[in-house]
Amino acid sequence: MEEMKSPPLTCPNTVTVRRNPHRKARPTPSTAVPQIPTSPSKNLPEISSFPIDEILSIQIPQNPQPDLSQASSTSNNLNVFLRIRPLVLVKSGDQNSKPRAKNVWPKNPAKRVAVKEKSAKEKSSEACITVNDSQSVTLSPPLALQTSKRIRSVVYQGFSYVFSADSSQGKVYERMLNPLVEEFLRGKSGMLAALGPSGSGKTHTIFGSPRDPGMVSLALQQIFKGTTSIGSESRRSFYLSIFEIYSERGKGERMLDLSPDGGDLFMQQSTIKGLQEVIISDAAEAEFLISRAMLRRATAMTNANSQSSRSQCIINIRSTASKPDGKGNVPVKDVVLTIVDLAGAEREKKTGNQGSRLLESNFINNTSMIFGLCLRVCRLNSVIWIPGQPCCAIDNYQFHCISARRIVGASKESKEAIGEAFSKFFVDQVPTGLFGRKEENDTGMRFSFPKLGYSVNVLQLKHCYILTVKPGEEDYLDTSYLLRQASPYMKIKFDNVVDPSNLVSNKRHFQTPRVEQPKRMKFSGLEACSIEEAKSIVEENQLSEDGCLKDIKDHAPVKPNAVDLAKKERNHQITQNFAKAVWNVLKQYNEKLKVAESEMKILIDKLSSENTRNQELERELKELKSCSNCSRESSEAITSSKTNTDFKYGMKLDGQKSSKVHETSLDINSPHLRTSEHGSTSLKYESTPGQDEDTLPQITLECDSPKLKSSERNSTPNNYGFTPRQDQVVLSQENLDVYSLHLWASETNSTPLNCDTTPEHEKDKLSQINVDIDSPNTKRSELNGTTENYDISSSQDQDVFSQINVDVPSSNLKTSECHTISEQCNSPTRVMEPLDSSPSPKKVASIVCNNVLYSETSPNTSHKPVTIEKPKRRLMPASSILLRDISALDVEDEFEKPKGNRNGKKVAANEGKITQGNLSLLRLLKTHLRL
Ligand SMILES: Nc1ncnc2c1ncn2[C@@H]1O[C@H](COP(=O)(O)OP(=O)(O)OP(=O)(O)O)[C@@H](O)[C@H]1O
Repeated sequence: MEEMKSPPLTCPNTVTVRRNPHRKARPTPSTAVPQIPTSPSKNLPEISSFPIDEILSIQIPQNPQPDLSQASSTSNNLNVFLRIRPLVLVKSGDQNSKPRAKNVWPKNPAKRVAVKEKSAKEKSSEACITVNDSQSVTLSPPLALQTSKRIRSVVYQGFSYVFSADSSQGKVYERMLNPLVEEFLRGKSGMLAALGPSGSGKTHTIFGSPRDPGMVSLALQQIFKGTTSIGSESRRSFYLSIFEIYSERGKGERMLDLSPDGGDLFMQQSTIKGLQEVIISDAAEAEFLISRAMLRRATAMTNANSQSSRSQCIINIRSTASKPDGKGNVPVKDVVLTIVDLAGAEREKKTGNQGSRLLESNFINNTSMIFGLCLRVCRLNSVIWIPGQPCCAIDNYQFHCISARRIVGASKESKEAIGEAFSKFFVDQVPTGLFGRKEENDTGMRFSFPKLGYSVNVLQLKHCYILTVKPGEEDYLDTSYLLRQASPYMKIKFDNVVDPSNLVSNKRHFQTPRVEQPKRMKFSGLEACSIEEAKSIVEENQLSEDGCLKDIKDHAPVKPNAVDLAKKERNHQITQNFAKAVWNVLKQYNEKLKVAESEMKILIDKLSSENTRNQELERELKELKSCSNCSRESSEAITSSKTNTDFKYGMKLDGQKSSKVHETSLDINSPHLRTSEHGSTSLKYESTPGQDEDTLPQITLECDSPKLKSSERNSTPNNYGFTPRQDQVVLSQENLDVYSLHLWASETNSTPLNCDTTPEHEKDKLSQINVDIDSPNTKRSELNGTTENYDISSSQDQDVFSQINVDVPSSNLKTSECHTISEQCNSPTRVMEPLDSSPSPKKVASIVCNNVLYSETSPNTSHKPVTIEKPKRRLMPASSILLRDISALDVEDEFEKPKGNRNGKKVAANEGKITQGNLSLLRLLKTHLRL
């Protein structure tokens, strides 16, 4: 019990054998190595190769593994052995029986030997398992499985010992059971269990044959051989019991006592009721009992085994010792040696069982599965249980399952839960509610699982088990399954012994890095499994990469790296495109901005020019205003003189031949003439074309200006109301031969003009003013008019002359204060220069100024309303003009002026002051002055 308190429950090194997932190798049309594109696709970035070499080069520290080679030693309480059955069984009695000759002719001995060797070579080539050494084997799948399911060979090592096919029963006993028997005889319980598929040699190993006895016979011989060696101080007794657990027609689990008088057994709590123990005194007696029990054991012929065991057979050899004292023998301690021959798992395809036999097969398989499950979930120093057996041994603990029937018949979930419970319990060392309660007794500990319906007794016991396998190719799967069940107890190595040609054909050229790896990679434990899984993943990735890269898109969902990179690349492309689009938009906006700036500059220039123009206009406006003020002042001056001058100019241009008369009436209301409130000037030009000139217009100038009224009634005769200047009357021809007449009022137009006319001179005394009209095109004419009528004719040039008649009705003039000046000039002096030196054009301009009224109070003063809306010309009062011209006259100089100056179209400004009208008027004045 002291050992129980300090159990050596160290976490064992576990190895999970995981077969590579079955993958269907895609057929490769050729063994040519596919070329990997050197340049990655534009859409897919370059993917770095998976660092398989680095991963595989990592040295994983292995957990300290128990030296299973020293399993026979007392240091380890659980040993695992492997025994390989011979591939070809030699039927017993063959050596003695003579083969029946098919013919009487003798056989060639050499040929016979060659046939045997060939047969043995073929058989050996078909073996799926080969012994590497005393502790390791290599399990190789058949070629068909290598090709189709890509299963690799696996090396299992760590066995306590591997018995090859030629190993004898004695050797197995010596290596495996003898140490256990030695412990048993020294007072330590132990167990031996044989596991393996059907027909692998379990029964052969445990019971043997009469000629080749098995472990039970050999153990009995040793037990009874050494009984005498036990100390003389105590006396030992051995009891033998044998029973089986079987399934009756697959309906349920039954236990049968195989002793000669034994019957069915029943389970009560943790003990089997009704089991008989037979005391044995020697080995022969024990063997005889066992032989008889075996005759009762349920066996059947299957395709796998002619005498297949159909039940689990358990043999218990119990030893009792007693020490003699003074009163008698005192029991010291019972030890049990348990030997179990399990029913082998079988597959339906191989056994060919049907009906009840098939149900029985299922029962066997379930039992084996649970046993293997317990082995699997329990690691070294862990648990093992045997259904119906009072005790089973795991390291220093012994378990007794009291309800094996329920376990066997439990559902898969319950079995898994039991296995999980065992695992948790023995790994965590802490029972939970699932495990129920924990009890300690004299033999060990007892764990009850009420919910699961069973309990486990833990006893101190040394145990071992042996795995038997068949080496045939057809037995590969059974062998592999068994070895994986026992994997928690050994090291597992993976070996690539697959033919490289197959790799080339199946795994393609990407498997070449693996070839470079060591042929055997020593990984064990869970790390090995993890590495294997990682390698599987890597291999899958490699296989995905192995194909054409054009299939990467198809496999993209399986390759997260590729997907991520593709997404990143796509995002990068989107970002780039977006940036380009934004850049283009910005460039467009920049161009538009430049255009807008240029337009702005143009507008600014225009604005500046407009401002300049506006300033010029303002300046002109100011000038005009100043001129207007000057005119207004002049008008006001006229008005202040209180002289109303109403005159009517009638200019009649009479041509020599005027078939048509174009009359143009122009009413000029010059602001200069009527700037006064009271003044009004009406000018009427009547143009009458000459006889020869059809288009010669008749211009009638009507001036009705009250401002011309003379305020100074005491005007001298020498004072004339206005003096037409040479350039003050401008006739201009515009469209339709419209002549404009500019009458510029002189600054001194306020000169009073007093006219005193007589009736008899109504007609003759009309002052005639010869007006020189150069031409309509010259836009200049001279109008020199006075209050008198001038008849001016040119004697020198008869072709062209101008006559201006200014009619001033004397009746309309006041005679009281006005001096009538009537003078008729018939001067031969040519005053009108022809417009053209050619004699053809004969233009006659006759300007008649009629009814020039100077009288303010005259009731007959004809006032014509000013009809001119826009002042087109600046007209100066005639009186002002006359006075100005008169004041500027220089008689002497005037006469000295050459006549040739008139031929020009333009007259100089200083020459304009000396006109013909002025000259005539000066003559008249001089004449009058002389008078
Ligand atoms: N190591 C061996 N050497 C010679 N023959 C063997 C060996 N192992 C097994 N055999 C023979 O193989 C046959 C089947 O063996 P055995 O009955 O022991 O298999 P088994 O595992 O008990 O099968 P089952 O589980 O069906 O009972 C027997 O005839 C046996 O003699």
